[in-house]
Amino acid sequence: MNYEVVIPAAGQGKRMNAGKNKQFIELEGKPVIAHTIEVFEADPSCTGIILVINEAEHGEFMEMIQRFSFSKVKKLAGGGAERQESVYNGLKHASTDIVFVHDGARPFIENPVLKELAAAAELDGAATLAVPVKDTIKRVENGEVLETVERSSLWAVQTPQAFRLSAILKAHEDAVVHHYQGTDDASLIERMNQKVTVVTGSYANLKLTTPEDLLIAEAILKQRKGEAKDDTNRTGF
Ligand SMILES: Nc1ccn([C@@H]2O[C@H](COP(=O)(O)OP(=O)(O)OP(=O)(O)O)[C@@H](O)[C@H]2O)c(=O)n1
Ligand SMILES: C[C@](O)(CO)[C@H](O)COP(=O)(O)O
Repeated sequence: MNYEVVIPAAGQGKRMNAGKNKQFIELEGKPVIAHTIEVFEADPSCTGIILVINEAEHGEFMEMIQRFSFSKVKKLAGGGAERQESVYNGLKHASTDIVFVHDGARPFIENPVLKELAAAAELDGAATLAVPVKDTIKRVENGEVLETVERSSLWAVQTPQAFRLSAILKAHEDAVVHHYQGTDDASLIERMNQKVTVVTGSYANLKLTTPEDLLIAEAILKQRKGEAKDDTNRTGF
């Protein structure tokens, strides 16, 4: 099943506190966003990439695309004030029946799960990667615990999320009309009372958000480089 991917990369990276868009932080000599894009460049089922950027960074993104000879980037769409608006701006340029939305800040996505995700979206209309929560989660207000949430049914949602393009466009339109602001795109489908399937992801598919995440990122890259050299390595991220 072919798909196009919308990659929102127009944030400011405030929590990373790097003084620049975290997409351009280099890991092993390559910008975060380049690590992310190359996964889709290498996937024959991905027929196009729509990068959503801060227009002020157009030159930097173009330079990066040329530096790594990325050939699938079909559009640099303008980002919005919130992630949801950025994604919507990108979706307007998609044309495949199934479309992925993947955070530019998640560079460690790996190919095998992409197929599973596309198949799930084709079957059920929408699918998201997620992993079971490892910590106990509590609802807290003003520094006081209100409740401990039963952990057995809690999952930490990741991207890519995959959708029928017609359905996700309608869901974004409806969210605009009703001034609904979600933190992921699957929630826009859920509020339309449509099914979202969960595909189990990897704990390595982290979103680079705060400085500590860069330390984990370096370790993941080092491990994967070791695996690439020595296939006998049994542990892996
Ligand atoms: N207005 C926005 C906000 C976020 N994003 C993108 O959505 C992804 C996930 O968002 P997040 O990790 O929160 O990135 P930032 O918004 O940059 O981070 P922060 O909230 O710390 O500023 C990132 O790839 C980010 O670039 C976007 O395209 N447009
Ligand atoms: C979409 C997402 O990555 C799923 O976990 C997450 O909600 C993005 O949150 P952010 O605050 O916009 O990074």
